[in-house]
Amino acid sequence: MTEAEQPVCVIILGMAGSGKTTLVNRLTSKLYSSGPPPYVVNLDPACLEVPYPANVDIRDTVNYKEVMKQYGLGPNGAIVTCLNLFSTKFDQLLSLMKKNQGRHKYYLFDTPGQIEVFTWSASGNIITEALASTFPTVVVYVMDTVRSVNPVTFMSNMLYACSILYKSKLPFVVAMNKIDVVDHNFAVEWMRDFESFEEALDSETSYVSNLTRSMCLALEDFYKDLLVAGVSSTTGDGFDELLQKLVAAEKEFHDVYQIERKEEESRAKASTPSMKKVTGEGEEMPLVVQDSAVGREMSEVFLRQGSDESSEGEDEETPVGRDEMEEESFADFVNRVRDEKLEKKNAKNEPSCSKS
Ligand SMILES: Nc1nc2c(ncn2[C@@H]2O[C@H](COP(=O)(O)OP(=O)(O)OP(=O)(O)O)[C@@H](O)[C@H]2O)c(=O)[nH]1
Repeated sequence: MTEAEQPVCVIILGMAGSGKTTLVNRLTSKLYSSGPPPYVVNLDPACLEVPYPANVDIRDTVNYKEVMKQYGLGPNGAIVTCLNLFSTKFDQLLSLMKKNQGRHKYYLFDTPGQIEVFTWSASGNIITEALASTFPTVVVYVMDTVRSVNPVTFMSNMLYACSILYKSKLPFVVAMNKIDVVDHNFAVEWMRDFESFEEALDSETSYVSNLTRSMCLALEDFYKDLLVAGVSSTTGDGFDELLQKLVAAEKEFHDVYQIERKEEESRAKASTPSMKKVTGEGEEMPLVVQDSAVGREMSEVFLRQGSDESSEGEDEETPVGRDEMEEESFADFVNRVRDEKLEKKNAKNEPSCSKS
């Protein structure tokens, strides 16, 4: 299968209420009308209903309410546990996806409302890694444009986006959503032109505004090549541009990220031979869910009775190794960026952050 024929996984992330589900719905209908239909996976176990036709729905595999009851968990703990349980069967979903490739260009993944549940959990990592090591994978970060008109809130959103980029190490598209209410050009301007952002900050005199100013300079590199599209998931405006940005992100995956990931994987394999078991396609993940096919037909709650699946206790052997590995590669990444900055600075013979 050539690069162009390969399907692309799109993981939709964003703060609660930013419009992830509405965006997946709009993107799904757009793709249905313009080419091969997407393969849609709902990874939010707590949502009441999804407006799009989901090919795979986590709610068919794990029953969120039942998980809360059986494990005595609150809402967030239960979402994490549902994802943990689902991730142990993720190899089955990958097999389904492999079987279906050729029929779909995009595999869309709608994620839970509480963003950190996916981005900072072991199962979120396992799912992301499993996808990225099997298919080209990109992240769409949905930003609520209406709630980002305040420069400090905008900066918080961008810092979060940046942290996800570093954590996932995947090509990244920011979908500035709800442009039917507020045009996103102010945000694009803030990213491109530090002075306009400073002007917007002028009305803020707090300590936070000084910090925000410094942060803006620190994010210069992040903004530089960032793929951005303004969209309205309600009206459908901007989705052609979003699709173009997805194509660019896919290209980035092949040209940059895939190569880096392969190098990183081989470095990690060389230094931690025991990790081979979990960095493959997930065949050797511990089984805590009963055997069954993943898909609409799954309607039971698949839990191993009496076992402790709390978010701290799960996957005892694997996350420790993975975390160490991530820390190591993140440290490498930070060192590399710092060295590059130093080199640049020496070359220019001026401070790297000066922009006045
Ligand atoms: N005006 C406007 N409203 C939108 C847009 N996209 C989403 N919304 C509204 O924003 C609210 C949240 O949308 P959802 O799609 O449920 O957001 P979400 O991020 O999936 O929400 P959680 O998963 O619960 O965090 C809903 O009331 C949507 O109707 C948009 O482009 N324009």
